[in-house]
Amino acid sequence: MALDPLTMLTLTVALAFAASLYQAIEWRTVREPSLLFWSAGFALISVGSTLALLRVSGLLLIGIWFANGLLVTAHWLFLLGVARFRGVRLSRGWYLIFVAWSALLLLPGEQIWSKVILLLNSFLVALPTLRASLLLRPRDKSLGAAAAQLRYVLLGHSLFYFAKMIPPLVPGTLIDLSVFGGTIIQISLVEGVMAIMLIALSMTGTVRYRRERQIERLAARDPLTGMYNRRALEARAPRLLSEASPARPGALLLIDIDNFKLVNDLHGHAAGDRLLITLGEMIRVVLPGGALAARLGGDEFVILLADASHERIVALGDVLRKRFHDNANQHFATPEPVTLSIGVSTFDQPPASLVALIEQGDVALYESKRGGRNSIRLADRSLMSQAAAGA
Ligand SMILES: Nc1nc2c(ncn2[C@@H]2O[C@H](COP(=O)(O)OP(=O)(O)OP(=O)(O)O)[C@@H](O)[C@H]2O)c(=O)[nH]1
Repeated sequence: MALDPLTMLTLTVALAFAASLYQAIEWRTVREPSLLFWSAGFALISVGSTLALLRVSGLLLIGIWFANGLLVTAHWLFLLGVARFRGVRLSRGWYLIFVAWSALLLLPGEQIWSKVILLLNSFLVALPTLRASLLLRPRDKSLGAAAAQLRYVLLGHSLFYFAKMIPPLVPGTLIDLSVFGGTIIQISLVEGVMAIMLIALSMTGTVRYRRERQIERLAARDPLTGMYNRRALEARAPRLLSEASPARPGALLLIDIDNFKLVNDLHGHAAGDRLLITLGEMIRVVLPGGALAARLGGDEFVILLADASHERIVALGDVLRKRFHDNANQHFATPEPVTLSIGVSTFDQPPASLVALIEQGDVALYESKRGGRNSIRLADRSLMSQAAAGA
């Protein structure tokens, strides 16, 4: 099938316009600013490709210099979008692209004009695209498959434009950009159409993936302490619970602040919030590998331990009780001590459910409160550890 350049160019205009619209609509829901940069980039490609038609009418400045300038600007916008997405600040040196492009206007209008334009245009498209591709190198698992795809599409696109620099450098090659013909232009148009489709789709996929991850993360976390919430604990606990055996017994520690209401009442709700955050951090610090922790709500927290001996539970609970009591005592004067009560339920085989374990822990916690607070109680009502008098 013969590739008619005019048809290809029309297709490019239509696709770039559709991609621009697609990114803009996506931005309305996702509100990710990089989508606006990308949308603007595709819009410029659409306008530039339309203006490129004017070169056959002899309008070379608009049809070649200006149209290709828009193509360069579009790729620069793609780079800005990727940088924004990755939270990277770009050097001001990237603005030199426009200086270099404007300098083309000083060229004498001779045969060499087409060659220099093609050379510089290819270079100025390839460079920001390569940089954008490098910015998408994964530093963590937060990017996802679409970003990897975008990275390779940009890399391929950039290499294509670097390769386009070769023909103008070969002596004796005849290049006339004012006519729509020749292999370079034909191949470029096909590559352009493919690149627009792939880049637009993977850009949208990249943004969507990150948004989904953010939503997932927000749904699983308690907004105040950043710890898992009850729902996230319920989703993650079954694996830990199923690993319990007499050789590797597990334990659930239900932790509740004693007299927390006094902190709120005497020092304000914000002070109460700070204390909850502090307790969350303390739990994070002492949490052994493989264990889970969550804030169930209010001033109630939970720790789920795998492989938990009696000594380990007491040691962990005592460290928490002591650190918390010291901190609360130091920052918030109250008539009654602000301490921790801990109810423990242990299991040496997979328990019926997390809810059942929490209920058992709750009974033990109640016993701790009844017994004078600031202590660790086991679900069979035995006292595991209690504060020394006055501590
Ligand atoms: N600052 C703050 N307070 C909260 C939050 N969630 C719940 N609370 C308060 O925490 C308190 C919890 O009530 P209780 O557990 O009955 O109070 P307590 O004084 O600790 O009572 P004991 O547990 O019996 O010692 C209530 O006053 C709630 O208003 C929160 O996110 N921030």
